[in-house]
Amino acid sequence: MNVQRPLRTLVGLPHLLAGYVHQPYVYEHARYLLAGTLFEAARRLLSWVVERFRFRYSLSAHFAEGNPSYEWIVHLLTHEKVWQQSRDFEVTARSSQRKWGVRLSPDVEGNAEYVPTYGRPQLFRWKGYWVEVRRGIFTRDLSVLSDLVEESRRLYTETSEKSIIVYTSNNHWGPMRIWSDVKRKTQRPLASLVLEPGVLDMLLVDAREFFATADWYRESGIPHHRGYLLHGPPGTGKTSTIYALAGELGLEIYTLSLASRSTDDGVLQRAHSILLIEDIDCAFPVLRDSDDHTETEDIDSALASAYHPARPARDAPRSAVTLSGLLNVVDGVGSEEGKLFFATTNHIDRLDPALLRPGRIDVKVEYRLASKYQARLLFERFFPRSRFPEASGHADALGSPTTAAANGATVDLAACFADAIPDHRLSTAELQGYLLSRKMNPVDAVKDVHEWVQRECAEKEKKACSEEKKRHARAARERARKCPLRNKIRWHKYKYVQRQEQRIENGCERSANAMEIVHE
Ligand SMILES: Nc1ncnc2c1ncn2[C@@H]1O[C@H](COP(=O)(O)OP(=O)(O)OP(=O)(O)O)[C@@H](O)[C@H]1O
Repeated sequence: MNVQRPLRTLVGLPHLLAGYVHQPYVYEHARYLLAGTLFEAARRLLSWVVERFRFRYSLSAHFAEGNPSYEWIVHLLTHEKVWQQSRDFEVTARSSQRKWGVRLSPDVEGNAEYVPTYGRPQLFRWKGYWVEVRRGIFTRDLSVLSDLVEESRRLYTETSEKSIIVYTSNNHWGPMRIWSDVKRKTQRPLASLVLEPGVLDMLLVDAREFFATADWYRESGIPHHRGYLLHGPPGTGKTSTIYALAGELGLEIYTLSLASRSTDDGVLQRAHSILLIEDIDCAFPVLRDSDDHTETEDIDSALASAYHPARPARDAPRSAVTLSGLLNVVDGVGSEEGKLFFATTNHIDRLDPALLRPGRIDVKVEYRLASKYQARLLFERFFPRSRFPEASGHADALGSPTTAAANGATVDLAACFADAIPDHRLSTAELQGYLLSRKMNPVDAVKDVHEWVQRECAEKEKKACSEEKKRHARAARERARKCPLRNKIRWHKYKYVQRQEQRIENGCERSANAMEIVHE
């Protein structure tokens, strides 16, 4: 092995290096290297000092989207015109969705909403302090942060005074966005509701008393929440009552749909003000009837499940909310103090008795289909004398004999209208729909009402008849469930009856007979 060559290289290395060192460009490179190192060290030192300064002399607070405080702070930013520094906007069509949009051009009203995203850090001055959105407030004083939040909340409440804010749970986006759907609704005056006398006053007095006696609740060791259940047929004003109460009491509404699969027990624990659960019977599919299926579907489903037991039943739960989760919200550890809980249902009989016990549901109010009294009030609301002074001149010509005879006096249009409405047969929403179609002509509204009532009642009869058939179908299904040994002959019998029924027009009675054959 030849070792002489590497040795020679080693011996010559110092000479070689000395030769390079004396080259001018090597000095040049070394200088740049040194300057770069010093620059980087200075940069790191500065950022360290700035971070220390920030850490010591600034506060940072996180406002999570989906939480009401996020709404307050964004409103403050809009109010302080911080958006003017913004370079990123989200543009959407104008809607009732609550967004803190701004007008980019003072002359153009437009139908679009420009919402600053505040994606980049923005600096603004607030009450003598520098506030940097996305970073913090430059002060050591913690009270400034609470002042800022309080001020934002006050401004927000002031702005919202004439409207009701409705938060809807929407957890498609993860837990931080639970109440991200915020809507602003015009406040509904209490006077616009037509309810039986005393109902509204009772609810209002009860809710006011509840808030006024918070100390008493605490001292007595009674949880400070109150539950109301408004139950009755659709379109009788249950939801409208809650919205009008919220406006009157200045409360926000947090509404949950139990029918939504995205609602689960975790969502329920995050409510304040009024927690509203509409159609609460949706939470308990076990007790639910399947009214929403047609009769044919019911029979098919009954037989299908009888013949194919592996097929999932129609009563499979639609909601992820369990009864225990719901009870926990209403009065358990998950419930929040100082909260009104409102629930509505069209089927009180389907509710679990555990939910209805006092302490969970303290006040139950039954809403019925419209009475003559309500019909009259509604008519007067639609056609106030101040707007239609000439209308009362027609009243005598149209006057109902019963009212005229009873009063022995001049009848008015509202009385004629009320007289034509049968007690508790039509919903207030239906009456409202009818009056809306004649909203400029009270005389026509009275003239046509008899015919309309007859038509509506006939339709209801028909519907009731079909409900009856459904009940038979449900009974058939129950029997099919209880007796799994149904054979094909029985299946064909059902199919035969179905075909017969299709052929029969207006065949309520005959259909019922046919069903009887099936159910023998
Ligand atoms: N008692 C009422 N007074 C005034 N308006 C009413 C009344 N009942 C119904 N309406 C009108 O009918 C419509 C539906 O009312 P609302 O949603 O309050 O009924 P609901 O009982 O909650 O119905 P559902 O059970 O289907 O939810 C609304 O436009 C409302 O203005």
